[in-house]
Amino acid sequence: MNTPPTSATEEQIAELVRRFYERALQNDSLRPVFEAAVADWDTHHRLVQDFWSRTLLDTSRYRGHPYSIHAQLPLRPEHFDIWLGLFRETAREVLPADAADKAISRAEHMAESFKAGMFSFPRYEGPKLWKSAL
Ligand code: HEM
Repeated sequence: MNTPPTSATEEQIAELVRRFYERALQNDSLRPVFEAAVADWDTHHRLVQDFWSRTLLDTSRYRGHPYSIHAQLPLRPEHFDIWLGLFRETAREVLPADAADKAISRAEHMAESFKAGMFSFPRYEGPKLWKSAL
């Protein structure tokens, strides 16, 4: 009996990205953030595909810094919960089980660190705030 393949293929990763965005753009909380930020969808899909290929297949096409990109978006903590819900669902559908586990735990870990960095402290609003408290 053949054991099922445990690592993802580039085709499966492309499908993961395609289906994930199909869902994300139907979601009323996520859609406006994506629509305001993404001008070129082909480029965006390719970047995200390269990112997951680096995570799952150890390739080196993705060289970006996702935290600094997300820290500049108008996100709230619940965006991450919705994003993760859609991602888990899509990863389980499209990827072999081991690869889905790996992708999901990487996404969960990133969401935790993004949230810790973005929402733990009140936003710094410039010197006016503390000067007025003097
Ligand atoms: C932890 C979960 C997430 C992961 C792993 C992730 C992954 C990524 C990656 C790899 C990129 C490409 C960054 C680059 O240009 O180098 C990206 C961009 C982007 N992500 Fe996320 N993302 C996450 C959560 C979210 C959430 C919750 C939103 C809310 C809608 C979001 C919206 C966006 C947008 C709008 C861009 C494009 C930004 C731009 O090109 O200006 N992401 N994401």
